[in-house]
Amino acid sequence: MVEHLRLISASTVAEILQYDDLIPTMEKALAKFSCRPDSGVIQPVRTVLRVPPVDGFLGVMPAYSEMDDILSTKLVAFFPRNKGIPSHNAVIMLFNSHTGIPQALLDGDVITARRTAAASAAATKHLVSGVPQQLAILGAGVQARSHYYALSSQFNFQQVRIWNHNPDKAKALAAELGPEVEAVAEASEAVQNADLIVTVTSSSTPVVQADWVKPGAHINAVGACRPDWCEIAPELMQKSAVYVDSKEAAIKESGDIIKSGASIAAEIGEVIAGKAEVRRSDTTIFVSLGMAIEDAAAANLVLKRLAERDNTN
Ligand SMILES: NC(=O)C1=CN([C@@H]2O[C@H](COP(=O)(O)OP(=O)(O)OC[C@H]3O[C@@H](n4cnc5c(N)ncnc54)[C@H](O)[C@@H]3O)[C@@H](O)[C@H]2O)C=CC1
Ligand SMILES: O=C(O)C1=NCCCC1
Repeated sequence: MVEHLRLISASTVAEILQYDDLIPTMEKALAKFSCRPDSGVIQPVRTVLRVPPVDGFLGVMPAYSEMDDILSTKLVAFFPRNKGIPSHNAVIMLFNSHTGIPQALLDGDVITARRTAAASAAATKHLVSGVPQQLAILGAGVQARSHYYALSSQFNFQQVRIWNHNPDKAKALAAELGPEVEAVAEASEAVQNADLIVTVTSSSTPVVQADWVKPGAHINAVGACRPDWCEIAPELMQKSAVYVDSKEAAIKESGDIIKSGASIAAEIGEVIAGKAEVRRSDTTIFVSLGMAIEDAAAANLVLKRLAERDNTN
């Protein structure tokens, strides 16, 4: 039954969803996910349907949070070969969790971009050693941009270096961002001396080699979400302290973990909830695959902030 389905556009989501609000929301969502079943969160590993003619995928990502009264599903199409249009296109449906009646259909592109970057920012807060001053971003797409803004909302970087396999895209993104941002020609140049590294490519071969990384740096490895994709050299995975969003998903979907056979120290939600220690002496890696509960919490935050705005007008 659809009687009052609210449609929420990308521009409304972009206006409402701010990192200072979203990052703590992601911290709570990640912690609750890792405290299941007591936290009342139910979230299976997503179903991913292959679309072979275009090397594309359709992901179906449902989540339920009993404590927060949120029932949602995201549908995300990721077509890495798209040119001139976004490679990721998504919608998120929120249902009334007591009746099952659809409540709102939200644009999922902005939520996917921002909640992923906010989850990385939350992970960085908990895993990074000291105050990061140099940021390296490998990749120059949607996630590269959102990670720059999310991380810059938490840390004051002196230098940001962007590398992309297509150098023109790195140059264009660097020109669009702040004065501290430069595009560099080699991935090694971006990574060397960086305190914080973000990988947001669609690569199926490593873009970060072990001997480039400053000991004790923190890496958010975000791009390798398929078992045959890969961004981090296996040797680096093996010698680092590896944290994930979901252990269950990581052993099924993460090319970086599957190809390297690296062991998982903990879920980031366990760290946030105080149930797991951080091995700070090592290089730390947060392997992000993206979770439905992040979309659910972000979409719910949009509705909550919109309701507050409606009430004050
Ligand atoms: N962990 C998570 O929650 C999420 C992960 N992702 C993944 O993050 C990655 C980036 O996503 P978006 O920025 O939205 O995509 P995008 O299509 O906007 O950007 C992809 C970037 O990777 C580069 N690239 C493409 N093929 C490459 C290759 N073979 N080697 C090196 N670089 C290559 C492109 O030039 C571009 O800079 C994708 O793999 C995507 O599936 C996306 C959404 C959420
Ligand atoms: O969590 C998501 O949303 C995605 N993760 C991996 C790639 C597609 C979108």
